[in-house]
This record gives sequence, structure tokens and C-alpha cells, in this order.
Amino acid sequence: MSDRFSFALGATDGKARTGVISTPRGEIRTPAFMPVGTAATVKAMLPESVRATGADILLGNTYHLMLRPTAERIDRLGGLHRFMNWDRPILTDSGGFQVMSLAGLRKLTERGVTFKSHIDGSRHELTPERSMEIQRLLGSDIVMCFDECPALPADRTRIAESMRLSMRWAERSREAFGDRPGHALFGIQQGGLEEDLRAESAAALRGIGFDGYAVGGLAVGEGQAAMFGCLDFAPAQLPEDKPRYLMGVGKPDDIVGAVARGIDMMDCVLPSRSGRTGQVFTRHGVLNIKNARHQDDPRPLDEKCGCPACRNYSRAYLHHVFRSQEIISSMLLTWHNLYYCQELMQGMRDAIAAESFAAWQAAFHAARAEGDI
Ligand SMILES: Nc1nc2c(CCNCC3CCCCC3)c3[nH]c(NCCc4ccccc4)nc3cc2c(=O)[nH]1
Ligand SMILES: [Zn+2]
Repeated sequence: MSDRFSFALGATDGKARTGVISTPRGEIRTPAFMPVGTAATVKAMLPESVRATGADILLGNTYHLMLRPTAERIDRLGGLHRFMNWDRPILTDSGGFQVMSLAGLRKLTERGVTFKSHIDGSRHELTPERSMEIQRLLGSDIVMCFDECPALPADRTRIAESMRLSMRWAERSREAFGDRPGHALFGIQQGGLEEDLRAESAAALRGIGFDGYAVGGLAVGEGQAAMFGCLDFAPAQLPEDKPRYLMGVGKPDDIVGAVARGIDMMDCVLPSRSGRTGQVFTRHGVLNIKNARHQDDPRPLDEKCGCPACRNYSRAYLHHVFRSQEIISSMLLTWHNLYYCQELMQGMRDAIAAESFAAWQAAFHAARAEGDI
């Protein structure tokens, strides 16, 4: 444990790298996958279960928590860690992305965003200053700048204007964040798929100075090929000695491709959300437990998986409780998917440290090609 926030690079293999982020609330092994706890809970999981999957850090959600139960109430109750009984690091997003994807009646100005709550229709405002205050009240260890993520496809002019607005907001976020030892502020690179706009954004963020740098503006409908094309140049535009966080990614093959291109941290609702919809991640690809072909199958989901679902239950059972909409279905499938993702990260951390990442990546894709799920 340390009373400061720091990042130590470990091994590198090509563009892939391992490292350790030290925070007062514990260490984060990178590359890291961060499960999402939208309303102060990782759905269908106890915090100790989230930890048992191997997660070192989870995400809190500024947008949801500012609406309900409000950041002020969580602060009065001792902060988000106490509130949700998770004493390890928490990263919170700044809320702008969720406003643009969830809230109604949004109005975007230089000052910030006003919107109507999707819960009760009440009106709210988010600005860089208010977002920093909310994330401070929540007590999160890693705070994200308040930014604007343009929906793709968008023309270059729109992307450039949006990126420059986000860079002005990054300046205001830095100013409002202040000096908070042991807490980190991450800048968010924008610029769409344009290499020069991304370079301009990276330079602006470097000039302000952050504890970590996120690649934002991706996984917004551009598709994997375009995202990887952008990741072929964007991470290297960011400081090498600081963590690089790709926001909102992703499916297992997205995660692997991003690590191969120099990304250290990722978050996505997909593994937990998919668990609730019966989509199961396995080494051979995605299995849909709802399919009738599983109803007599005595085998585990994944014979090499050490999670409670795979150690103690058959596909037939998991098919039955999913079809019956039993609560245990969400519990077991979420646990399995989160455990699968953490095993994937551990496998990559080991392969990079052994300088055998290319072979690991080839085996990862070969197992998915051979099928047999
Ligand atoms: N500031 C900011 N956040 C972004 C996010 C939210 C990351 N997850 C936050 C997390 C906080 C707690 C609640 C949940 C969200 C993104 N998510 C995606 N794609 C997701 C694409 C996706 C994938 C699977 C399912 C739905 C959507 N692109 C993103 C770009 C940005 C961005 O530029 N700026
Ligand atoms: Zn499993």
C-alpha cells in the first residue's frame, strides 16, 4: 500500500506491457479489466465475490449515483467504498458519456450539459466543476475528466470542435480537482479516428498533466477494425510512463487486441450484462445457455474454468435455471463471465512477462476457431 498514486511499468513484449498501479487502497495489476458497478453494485455479485474473480478495482457510476441516492447522501454515509462495502480502488467515470446515452432533453453548451433524469424527469446540470465535486463526494480513487464523446459517424469538423471543447473541459477539470494526494485524475483523449486530431488532443492533455490517460471516443459504433486502426497509433501518442485506459471495451477479442496495442486498463458492462442474458464467455467463443441443445448436457461450461459455476454445475442445470429465470442464474453466469475476463487478463500478464504474448495471442484465437462449444 502507498499513500500516493503511482504507476510502475513492468515487462514489455512488443507494444504490450505489464505494470502495477499503486494507490492508498491497494494495487492494480495491469493489464487490468475493471468490472462495472453501475448503481453501487456489480449486479448479482457480492463485493467479496467480485474480489474472488480476481478484480483489483471496479467502476462506480457518477451519472446514476448523482441522481439516486445523490453524491451528497453517499458522502454523508461515509463515501462509496463504505456504502457498497468495497475497500479496494474505485474508478468513476465523469458522467458526460452516460448523460448523452441515457438522459432525456439534453442541452450542451460551453459551460456543460443540462439534462432530465431518466429516473424521475428532474432537471440536472453537469459541468467539469460539478463532476469533480461529485466524484470527490463519492470518494473515488481514480477520477475521470468531464468530457464530450461525439457519436460516430460524425464529420471531421464536428469531431475537431468536440475534441477542443473536451480539452477546455479537461483544463477546467484539472483546476477544479485541485491537489489531492493519493487520488488520481485521468485525462481523456478524443479526436475520433483522426490521427492528427488525436495527436492534438494528446498534446493538449500532456500540457495540462494527468496521472493517467484514457483513450476515449471509441467503441461507439465504429466497429472493431476501425477501433484497432485507431489503437494502432493512439496509445503511443500518450505518455509511456502513465497508465493508458481504453474506455468501454469490450468483448474478449477486443480486450486482447487492445492489450496487444499498448492498453493497460479497460472497463465494459458486457461480461456482467451478458451473464444476465445467458451469453457465456468460453475459451471457444460465446455460448448461449438458452439454447435447447444444453438441456441434457452434463458437462461444465468450460472444463478448464475454476469458477463456482464450472466447478459445481452442469450446462443442463444452468440452462434450466436460466429458462426458469431463477436468480441463481444471473449469479452463476455473471461470476463465470467476470472470472473468465480476469483469467484472460492474468494469462496476458503472464505471457507478456514471459515475452510470449504473440504465442499466447495465437493460441487464444486458435481455441476460438476450433469451436466445440
Ligand atoms: N467519459 C467517457 N466515457 C466513455 C465511455 C464510458 C466508459 N464506461 C463507464 C461506465 C461507468 C459506470 C456505468 C457503466 C459505464 C465509453 N463507453 C464506450 N463504449 C461502450 C460500448 C458498450 C459496450 C457494451 C455495452 C454497451 C455499450 N465508449 C466510451 C467512450 C467514453 C468517452 O469517450 N468518455
Ligand atoms: Zn466458469
